[in-house]
Amino acid sequence: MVQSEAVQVLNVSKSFSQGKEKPEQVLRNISFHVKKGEIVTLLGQSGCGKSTLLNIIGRFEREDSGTVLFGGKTVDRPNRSCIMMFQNYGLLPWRSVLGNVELGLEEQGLNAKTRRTRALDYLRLVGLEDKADSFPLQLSGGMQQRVALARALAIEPELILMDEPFAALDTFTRYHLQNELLRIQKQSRTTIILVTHDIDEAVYLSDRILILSSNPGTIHKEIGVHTTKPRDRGHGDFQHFRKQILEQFHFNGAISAAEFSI
Ligand SMILES: Nc1ncnc2c1ncn2[C@@H]1O[C@H](COP(=O)(O)OP(=O)(O)OP(=O)(O)O)[C@@H](O)[C@H]1O
Repeated sequence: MVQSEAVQVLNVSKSFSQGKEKPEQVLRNISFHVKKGEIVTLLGQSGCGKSTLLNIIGRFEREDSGTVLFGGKTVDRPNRSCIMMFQNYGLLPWRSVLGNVELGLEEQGLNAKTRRTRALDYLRLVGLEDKADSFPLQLSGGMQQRVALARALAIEPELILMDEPFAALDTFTRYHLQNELLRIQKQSRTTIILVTHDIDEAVYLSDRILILSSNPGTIHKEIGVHTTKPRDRGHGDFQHFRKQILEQFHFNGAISAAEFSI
């Protein structure tokens, strides 16, 4: 049987204890699946457990109960087929742009020429081939994020986990990178799980949106964004999905929509 599920999260629960206090349950019985090539977004209030869930999927954190399957199999440790991208880019300032993109390839046993060619290919894909010899601090925030994206893609992972990757960027750079991401993802068909509190970003990028409730985090609602990409932010369909999400948060009662980037 062909395994079309890239990731299955089955009944995952997680608690944290701080000092002598009673453990606090952060995630309760979270179950969902992500198909190969899908973009699925986790959307929810600050503190509802989105990053914890992403860390569990990336195997940086361990669930208390439940299972995470990749292509139907359990995985114990972080590995190259699943890459995490953070909002602070995680670039090494003392390495050139090319050196940063090559970083993830060094563990793969590729020779220097192959590494360089592949890194340059991915820099070209994100439009930064001409910055190969620059250093991260010589680039704008948007460019640094593109380098981080090139580095993640160069590893050719099956799954990219993105924790608010564009949150630190200004609106126009964010819109530009969202378009870049969609263009590249369409080519590479990489599966993406994205965490954001930006409703607009979620509707623009996602095939499906999972809205998490808080205390403890559970999946409150799944919304399939059934419109073609690229999407028009001014179109009625886009507004329809935005409204649907806002209604979920109002319905949820616990928070005001003003807490979200709308
Ligand atoms: N290692 C840890 N030890 C103790 N508590 C933790 C740990 N990691 C997360 N928490 C707690 O778990 C809860 C969920 O945190 P998490 O960062 O997953 O939420 P989030 O939805 O990603 O929030 P934000 O949107 O603000 O980034 C918070 O109350 C946080 O304090």
